[in-house]
Amino acid sequence: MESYINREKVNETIQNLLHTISHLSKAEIVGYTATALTAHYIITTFVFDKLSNIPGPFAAKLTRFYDVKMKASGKRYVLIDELHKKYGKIVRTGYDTVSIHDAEAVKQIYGGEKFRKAPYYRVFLFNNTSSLIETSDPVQHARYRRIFAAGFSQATLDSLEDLIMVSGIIALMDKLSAKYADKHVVCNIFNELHLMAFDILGELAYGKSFNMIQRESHPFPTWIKCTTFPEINHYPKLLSIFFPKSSGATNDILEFSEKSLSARIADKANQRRDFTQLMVEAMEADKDGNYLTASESQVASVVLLVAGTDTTSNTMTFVAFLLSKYPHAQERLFQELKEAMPDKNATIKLVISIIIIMQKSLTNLHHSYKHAKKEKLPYLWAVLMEVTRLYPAVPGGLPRVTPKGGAVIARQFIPEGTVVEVPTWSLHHDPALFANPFEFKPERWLGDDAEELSKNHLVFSVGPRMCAGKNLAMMEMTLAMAHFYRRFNVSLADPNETMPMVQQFIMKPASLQLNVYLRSRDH
Ligand code: HEM
Repeated sequence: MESYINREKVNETIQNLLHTISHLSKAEIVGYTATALTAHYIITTFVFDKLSNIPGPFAAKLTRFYDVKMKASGKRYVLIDELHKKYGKIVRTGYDTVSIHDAEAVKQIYGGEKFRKAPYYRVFLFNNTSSLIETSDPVQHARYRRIFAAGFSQATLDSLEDLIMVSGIIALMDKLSAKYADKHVVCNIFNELHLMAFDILGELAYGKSFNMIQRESHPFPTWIKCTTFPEINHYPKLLSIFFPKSSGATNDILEFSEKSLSARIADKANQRRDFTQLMVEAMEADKDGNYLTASESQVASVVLLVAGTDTTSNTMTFVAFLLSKYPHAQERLFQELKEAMPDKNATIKLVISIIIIMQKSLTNLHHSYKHAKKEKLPYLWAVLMEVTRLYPAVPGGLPRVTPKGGAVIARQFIPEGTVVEVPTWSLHHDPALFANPFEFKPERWLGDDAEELSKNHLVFSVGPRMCAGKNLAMMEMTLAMAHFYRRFNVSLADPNETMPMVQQFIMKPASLQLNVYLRSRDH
């Protein structure tokens, strides 16, 4: 077959090119290379720019660093909100990223599997192994979700309630009474709630509590902090060469996970249907079933821990802050709790003595979740809804990629491969969706329109990738806050405290503190 390429001509051209380059000085080579790269950059940025019709700051169009800078500020959710106020509903936030402030877009983007999780989620990649929160593959995601479904169901959580109460909530309440209450000693409640959340997730994902409430420390949180090198998390070898400390921490975590799984495998008599048990069963399943590899199980433990600790403990810190700023709301909550839970202390002593002496089920001896839900404690529920609206623990948009062929979102065509997000914080503070959105007003959730309002309450997201731990989070926060406010009056150590926030993926107090005084309730 005749070739259309004249090989001789091509060879001649290459020879000429090499000849020309060999006669250039180093400075000329650098100059020509820079010019070529600049030309390439200008052509791709301005000539083939698929998002040129989307408004936004000029710098965002020019470089990805615009978004990197917003992230580094720790205030991205506020900056994005300001961009929407300036440019409108749809804003370009980076070279290939767009933020869409539109309540209708939520269902379209997050309601199904069409818009997959963006590469950003590699920050959750651990030891190069996928997990429930990280994967963008729907088949893999469905497998993970099936395995853990039982662990997240309300029925399983009900069966684990005594464990959560004893190892977490009661243990913390007792410590707060003994160490801080009525002593005019400052309590950093942010830290105490963090310890409690760790102990609860320790029980569920590692088979036993870390006992951090009592010990006040454990190497685990430090290991987690050491492993945050997101971009190279998926290259374990590079990690071990350039960041040996991080690599060492990863190994410590994996070893810890492995030991906890082995302990449960050996403990055949254990009947608990916690996450550890589900992982052990999935490791024993064959590859056609709902299986997990050993590595997936080890990573799943740490991912559950990371997803379920700071989110809940930070949210409870926000509750403590707002109810101290609004004492009338704290008082109203107390009255509701007093009526529903007349016995303030006896139940706790009973629970503990029963565990020690009889080792039998504790249900109904403490104030059970069955008695603390929305119907029984509507004001507590309204407080939690309002706190999570005002201060959503995950305030930013959750990045997704537009599917093949692009999509029309909020009446705007967005080309395929664009990273889109709906900013949760902005929607939660939109006066068209919530009247006086910056006001803390739990009562808004007690009106007839509460169900309508909750459609735009996105703290746990929506659709197939919504928070798997929502039931657990609500149960833990409801029980903890019910017992906390039944027992203590809480006031800020500094009445002028403003609690500035910082956002990574999760939002937290920038000082890592919320200092309060605790006074025992008389009755
Ligand atoms: C107030 C507490 C919590 C908040 C505000 C929260 C919020 C969220 C949000 C917004 C997502 C969606 C993430 C995304 O699409 O990028 C998510 C996912 C997830 N959360 Fe939570 N979460 C909380 C507590 C928990 C708890 C206690 C657990 C359990 C250990 C948990 C486990 C997960 C998991 C496994 C996912 C991934 C689900 C999937 O992709 O299928 N979360 N959470």
